[in-house]
Amino acid sequence: MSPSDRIIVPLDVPTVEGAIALLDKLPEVTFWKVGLQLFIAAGVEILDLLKQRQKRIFLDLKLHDIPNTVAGGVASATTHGVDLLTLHATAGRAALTAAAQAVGVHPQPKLLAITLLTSLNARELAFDLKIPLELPEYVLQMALLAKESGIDGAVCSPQEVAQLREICGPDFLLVCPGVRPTWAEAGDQRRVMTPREALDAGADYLVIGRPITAASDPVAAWQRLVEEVAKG
Ligand SMILES: O=c1ccn([C@@H]2O[C@H](COP(=O)(O)O)[C@@H](O)[C@H]2O)c(=O)[nH]1
Repeated sequence: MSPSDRIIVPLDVPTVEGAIALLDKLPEVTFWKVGLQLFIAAGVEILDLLKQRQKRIFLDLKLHDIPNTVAGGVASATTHGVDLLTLHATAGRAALTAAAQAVGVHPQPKLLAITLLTSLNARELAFDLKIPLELPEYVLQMALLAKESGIDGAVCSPQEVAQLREICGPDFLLVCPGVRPTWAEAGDQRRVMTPREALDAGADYLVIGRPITAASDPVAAWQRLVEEVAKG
């Protein structure tokens, strides 16, 4: 896999037309993420469009519901060519297990558990969410719960990826948002590292959105990122 294939770009836009404009502008991007904004607006039409263009699809719906409902959502995703699909680890062991069983014999999607959103920091974990664990330990426990339940990997910040790689092993997929080159704003991301640092720590894929899509020149931003990750 070339370094650029490890970068997943979110289609965080409100319309199919906006998504097509980004796809046309960045033809070298092979892996795109569809999140709540675009999926609620466009539905499976956007998945079909990405498949027609032979793109890989990360469907980031962050399922969080009772086991039967989560399993139904996963089963639907198996019929739409989705490569990666997210659900929250905090849905619990029964929901995670039901999700893994719903994929069944299908080769895809690979399931990723959200451990702790990259927009949250240690203070919010302790004081707002009332979680009495240190942040790295909480993320690790969520990843282990997912792994024990048959989930393929986790979404974590680059700051936790080295520990998760060491403890969860080489085959557990680790996908990192919260990635910021030195020349981009962090925005609402709280636990960030640079693309090169995230890959060196053991991430399989990086999700990088606004540093590219909100740049004044998205093509130049993409090329600069690819050069940076290729330097490792
Ligand atoms: O913990 C998480 C889980 C998902 N995301 C998603 O990743 C992208 C990040 O976009 P940027 O513009 O690079 O911040 C976005 O679609 C989030 O919904 C995340 O950031 N953190």
